[in-house]
Amino acid sequence: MITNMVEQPADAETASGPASGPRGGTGADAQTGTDAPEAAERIAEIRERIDDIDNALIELWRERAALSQEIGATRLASGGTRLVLARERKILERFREALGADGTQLALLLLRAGRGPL
Ligand SMILES: O=C(O)C(=O)C[C@]1(C(=O)O)C=C[C@@H](O)C=C1
Repeated sequence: MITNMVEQPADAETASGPASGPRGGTGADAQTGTDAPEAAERIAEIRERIDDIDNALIELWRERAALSQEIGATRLASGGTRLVLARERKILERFREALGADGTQLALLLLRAGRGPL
């Protein structure tokens, strides 16, 4: 797990110099990463939208997984297969076309959340 996501500015103190505060003496706020009030305000504003997007993604992720599980249960109960690889290939291709290599990784995680690991 990543426990320290705070990056230091380019001119941050290094191990060779003394650190005068918790951020190595840069003065940058630990939450926003800047000590400039206008920048901090804009960052807080953008973060509100990011939090909305993240919450929507979490909701959609859960909904997709539930729908995928329902399809799987319906198919198995009817004597069908657990997986339909042709469908998975189409989904992987759609994500790859839209988002590149990261899209493929994302689609693999989405598929696993629904049907479980291969
Ligand atoms: O579309 C289906 O047939 C599903 O079972 C859903 C889903 C998916 O999560 O998108 C899951 C497993 C299948 O192998 C293909 C796709």
